[in-house]
Amino acid sequence: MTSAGMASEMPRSLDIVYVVCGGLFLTILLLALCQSIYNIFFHPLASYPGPLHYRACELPRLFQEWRGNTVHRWAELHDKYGDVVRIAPNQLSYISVSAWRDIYGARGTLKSGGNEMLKEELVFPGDDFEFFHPAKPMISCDGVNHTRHRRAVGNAFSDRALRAYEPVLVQYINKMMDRLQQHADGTGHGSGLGNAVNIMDWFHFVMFDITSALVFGKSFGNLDNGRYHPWVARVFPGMKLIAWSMVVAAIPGLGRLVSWLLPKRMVTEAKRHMQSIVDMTESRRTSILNPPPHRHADFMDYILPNIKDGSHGRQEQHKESVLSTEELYLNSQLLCIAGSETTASLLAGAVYFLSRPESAQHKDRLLSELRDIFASEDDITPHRLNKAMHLTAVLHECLRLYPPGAINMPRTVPPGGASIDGRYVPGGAIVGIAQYAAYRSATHWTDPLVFAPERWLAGTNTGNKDSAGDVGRYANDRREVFKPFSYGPRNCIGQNLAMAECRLIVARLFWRFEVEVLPGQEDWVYNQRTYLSWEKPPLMVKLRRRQCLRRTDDISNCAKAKNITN
Ligand code: HEM
Repeated sequence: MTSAGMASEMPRSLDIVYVVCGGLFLTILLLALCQSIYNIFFHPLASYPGPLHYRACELPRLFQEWRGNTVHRWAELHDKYGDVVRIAPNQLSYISVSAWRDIYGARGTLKSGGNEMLKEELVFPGDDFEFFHPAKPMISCDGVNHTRHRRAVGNAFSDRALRAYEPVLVQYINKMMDRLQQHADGTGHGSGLGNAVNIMDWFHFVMFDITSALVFGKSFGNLDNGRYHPWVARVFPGMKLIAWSMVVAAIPGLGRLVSWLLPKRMVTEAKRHMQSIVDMTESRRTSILNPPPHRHADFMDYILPNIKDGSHGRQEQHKESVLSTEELYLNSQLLCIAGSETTASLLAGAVYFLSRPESAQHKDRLLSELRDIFASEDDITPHRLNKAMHLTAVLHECLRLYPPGAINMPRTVPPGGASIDGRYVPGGAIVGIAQYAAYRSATHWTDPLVFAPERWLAGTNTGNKDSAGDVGRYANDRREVFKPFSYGPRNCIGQNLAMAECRLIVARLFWRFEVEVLPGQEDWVYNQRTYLSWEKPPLMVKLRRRQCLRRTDDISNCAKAKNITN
C-alpha cells in the first residue's frame, strides 16, 4: 500500500473506533437508564421512600460508603423520610424498635426450616484476603456454623470467666494509670507532650493490651512502650482498606480488576498480619505444656478444649461445640479487634462528653456516686462498680450519642421474604438498622442531641427534679430502640466484659484526674468518618491530678486546693 493510501485508511479506522465506542457508551447509558426506571417504578421495593437518585442506582450509596459518610447521611435521610428509607435500589435502612426483632431476632436457620436473615459477608476484591477458606470467623459464618462457634466460645464470656479475668483488667489499667500519672506530672513519654495527652492512643493501648492478654496470654506491650505494636498500628488502615474494597467489589467487573492492580505489598502485609495471629495463638496453645508461673486466666482456658484439628466441614460437628484450628485463628483475630477498638471508642466518647462544660453536673454526680461507694481509688473493683448506676447511665448515654458499632449491620432477607415493621420485604433485599440515626431521632428521644445520663435513670426514678436535672422529662424516651451491642443470636458476645472494662477505666480516670479536652475539639465526635468503625482522630486532653483522692477528703477544701494548683 502507498503512503497516501495508508493515510486515507487511518482516519477511516479511527472513525470505526469512535463509532464503536460511542455506540457502546450509548448502549450502557440506555441500559443504565432502563435499569434506573425499573428500580424507581417496578422494583419490588419501589413503594419504599427515599431520595430519587438513591432509589435509582447503587452509586450514591457507594459514594457515601467511599467517603465514610454513611452514618451521617442515613441520619439525615431518616429525619426526612421516617422509620424506613430506601438507601439503594435493593437496600432498606430502619430505625424502629420492632425492626430490631424482625431483622436480628432468632428465626431459626434455613437448614432447620427457619427463615433467618442471612448475614452479608464482606466481599473482597479477589481471594487474596480470604485466609483459611472455607473456614470463617463467627461474625461472618452462616447460621448453622454460627451456633457451633457461639457454643465453643460462649464459656469464655460467662460471669464466672469474667470474674476470673478481673486481675488482668486491673493489671493493665494500673499500668495505664501510672503512665498517665507521669504525663500529669509532666514526666511522661509516649503519645503526649507534658500533661497534654492524646488520650485516644492510650485507650487503644490499654484495650489492645487487655484483649491480647486475654486472647494470647501475653499482651502486645503497647502500654510498656508508649506506642502502637506494629500489628495494632496496621489494624486501622486495614479497616479502611476493607471498607473501600467492599465498595469497589460492589461494582460489577471492578472487583477482579482491582484485585489484579492491588500492589503485591498490600497482600504480603495482610498475610503477615494474619501470620502474627497464627504464631501468637500457637504460642499460647503450646504454653499449656509448660505454663509460665503466675499465669492468669484467659479466653483460651475456655476455648482450647473445643479445638479439634481438621474438624472443619464435618457435618456432624455442626451441632457440637467444636472448632477447627483455622476457625480458632480467625476468631482470635476477630476477638482482638472487636474487643479493643469498640471499647476504646466508648472510653473516648465518655471523656469527650463528660468534659464538656455543660456536663459539669454529670461529672460531679459521678464523682459523688463513686465516693459514696468507695473510700479510695484502690477500693474500686469491677464487681463493686455494678452498683454505680449513674456511671452505667453515663456509659449508656455515650453509647447512644456515639455508638461504636455505628454502621448498618446488613442482613439479606431469606428467599421467601419476611415481614419487617409490619410490611412485606422480598427475599434478597438487604436490610439493617441505622443505630446512629435511631439514637438521635426526635421520634424516639426527648432532646435527642443533649447528653443527659439521667434519661437512663428515669425508669428507677419518680421524675422528681434532682441534682442531675429533671429525669421525668425523659420518661417517654423509647429506650427499647437502644441496642448498641445488637440483638438476637448474633449480638455482641463481649458486652458484659466491655461494660466492666469501661466502668473500671472511667471510674478510675475521673477519680484520679481532672480531665480537660483541649480547645478546638468541640466537634470531635461529630466530624468523624466511618470505615467499618469510627475513624477516630487524636483526642488531646490535659490531665491534672485531683487534690481529693479519698472519700474522707473534705470536698470544700478540694475546691480550694484545685484553685490554688490551677
Ligand atoms: C463498647 C464495646 C462494644 C460494642 C459497642 C460492641 C458491639 C458489637 C455489635 C453491634 C456486634 C454485632 C455485629 C454484627 O452483627 O455485625 C458485635 C459482635 C461481636 N462482638 Fe462486640 N462490641 C463491643 C465490645 C466487644 C468485646 C469487649 C468483645 C470481646 C472481647 C467483643 C466481641 C464481639 C464478637 C466476637 C462479636 C461477633 C459475635 C457473633 O457474631 O456471634 N465485642 N459487637
